[in-house]
Amino acid sequence: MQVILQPCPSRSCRPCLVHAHSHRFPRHDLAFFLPNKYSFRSLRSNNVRKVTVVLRIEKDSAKTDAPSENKLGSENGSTLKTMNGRSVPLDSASVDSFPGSKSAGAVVNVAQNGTSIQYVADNRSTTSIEVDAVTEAELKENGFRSTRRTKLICTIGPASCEFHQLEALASGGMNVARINMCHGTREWHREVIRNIRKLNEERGYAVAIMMDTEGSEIHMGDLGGAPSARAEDGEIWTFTVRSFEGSNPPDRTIHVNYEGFTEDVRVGDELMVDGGMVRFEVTEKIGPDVMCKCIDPGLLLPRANLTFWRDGHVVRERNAMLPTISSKDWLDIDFGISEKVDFIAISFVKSADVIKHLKSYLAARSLEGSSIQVIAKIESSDSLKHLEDIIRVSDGAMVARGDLGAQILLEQVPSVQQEIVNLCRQLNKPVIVASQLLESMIEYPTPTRAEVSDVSEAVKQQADALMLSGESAMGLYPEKALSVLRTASLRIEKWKRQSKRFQDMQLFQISESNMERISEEICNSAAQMGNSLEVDAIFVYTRHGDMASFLSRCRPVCPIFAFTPSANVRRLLNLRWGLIPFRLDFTDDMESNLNRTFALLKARGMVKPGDLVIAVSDMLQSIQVMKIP
Ligand SMILES: Nc1ncnc2c1ncn2[C@@H]1O[C@H](COP(=O)(O)OP(=O)(O)O)[C@@H](O)[C@H]1O
Ligand SMILES: C=C(OP(=O)(O)O)C(=O)O
Repeated sequence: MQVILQPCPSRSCRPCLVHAHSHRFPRHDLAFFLPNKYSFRSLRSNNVRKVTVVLRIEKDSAKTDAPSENKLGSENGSTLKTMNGRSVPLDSASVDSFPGSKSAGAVVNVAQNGTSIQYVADNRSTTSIEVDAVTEAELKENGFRSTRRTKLICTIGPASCEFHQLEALASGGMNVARINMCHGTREWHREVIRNIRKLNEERGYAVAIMMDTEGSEIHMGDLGGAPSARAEDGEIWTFTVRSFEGSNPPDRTIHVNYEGFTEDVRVGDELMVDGGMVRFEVTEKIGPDVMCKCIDPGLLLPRANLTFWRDGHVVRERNAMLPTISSKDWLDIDFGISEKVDFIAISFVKSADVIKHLKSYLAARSLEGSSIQVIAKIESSDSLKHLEDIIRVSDGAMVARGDLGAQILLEQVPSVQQEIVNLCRQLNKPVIVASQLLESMIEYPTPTRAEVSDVSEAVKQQADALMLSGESAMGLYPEKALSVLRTASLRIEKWKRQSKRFQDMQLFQISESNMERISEEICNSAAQMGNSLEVDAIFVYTRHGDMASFLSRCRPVCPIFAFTPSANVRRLLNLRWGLIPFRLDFTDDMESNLNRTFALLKARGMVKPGDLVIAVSDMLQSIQVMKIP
């Protein structure tokens, strides 16, 4: 912890001999100011010869009744550094230690953490101020500080997997990193996970990791190592179930991963690649090969998704028989468990049963100290049929518009998106809007106006999170794409707040147990009070994250600072709308928790003295309204 001593900028200081204020000082963690009139120079002219700084240790006071006092001094390594660079031991810091300095500023390097500092001047006057203990370690661990309400997810691929690239994304606002098990090897993904963990530990981020399963979707194989291939109008391409392991497929030949493909497809069907990015018409079937004519030209990407249409409907009878979680997916899930990922996203969910099955598997297998949440990807007409049941048993949902748009009519996608977002909010489950948000930025440094409007629409709907796919995984401008999401979200959120365009959704009561019902009501009331009192922030102290999630569900106007002792819960909360999660050990003493968290946020410049805040705790099930001291 560092303490700055320098003249107080306030003119309204009472003329006590030494009056200290705590302020945030840009490059230091805590700052203390002496009043102008009584700067060290004035002290000298007032014949004050010595200034002593006394530190109380909060940790001891929590255990014993009387706080122990520790005089700062050279014996515990504390020094005082004057603005002109001299270091003096604190216990001998006399006024002469500040030779003629007009500003009389000084930096005190406090070797121990404390909660209260006393300034004693020549034993004539003592002023003590509360300095809430925030350790360097706590500040470091809780490094990120954005109050953006909409969370951002980046799919990690070859364009974003190096440590420095991940770091740039984290500092650009990435809350969750998604790895798609459809691509890359487990070794490759393990390295990405390691880099993200390192980033969190070293730089204080809470980037969560979402592992997305491949699912039993029908997709193309690799393109013999090529990053893409172009299909032109009228060209004949071969789609085949033959595999080309170890050798490159012949020109214009694409492997299909689904054994039943040649049997299921009929001449005249339309083959849609990647939700319609390229289209073919089936012209002939020859053994394992299906000959197709390109009718909508475009770029084919490795392992792109395939759907086939007949008479204006997607053909999915056989597809519907495929398991949602394939044998490869189970191996990937075991990999996710051993790597302690935070979320597992399940592709092509058709019913609630598969999610229940996976959740019980995870509960039995997950390692201590981690709990993996399951995100249901809504991307097929089957998932829409059982939408509410699926969302009720999942921990969150993803509107996977890429595949969804290949299974339902394109013009239905926007209204389906809105319905899923609203339903998730009602059921208190985080919801992600995914795919093609800034698709053109895979190739270009600026998005289209329509893409920015699409992003804005999802922000207006107050979805918890927006997701980048190819833009961050293999595009040319991952950081720029993220910055567009960030700035557009911030702008729209601000506009909504300023113009008071809040979506006043009538929230149903969803809790089942009595205790939960109380928490839910407390959060509803706290959010409502926060809006009508126009408070600056809501503080929530939550062990498992439930109170924090209830608050997020209310979408209050002010930011919600959530404190939890669990690093795992902190990362999970990082997906939720409006929550700014911190990890901090706290005690049952609410007063001490408040002081410590106020100090942390003051040091981070996220709140300031005088701010009106509401504090909610799942330990006391209480609401407190107070001013930041
Ligand atoms: N781990 C990876 N290795 C190589 N390429 C990847 C990886 N992850 C994503 N990509 C590329 O980024 C594109 C978009 O990512 P994503 O949306 O996750 O995949 P898809 O749409 O193929 O399911 C992919 O089609 C692929 O080209
Ligand atoms: C996110 C999606 O899924 P995937 O990238 O796995 O195809 C989607 O289809 O929109």
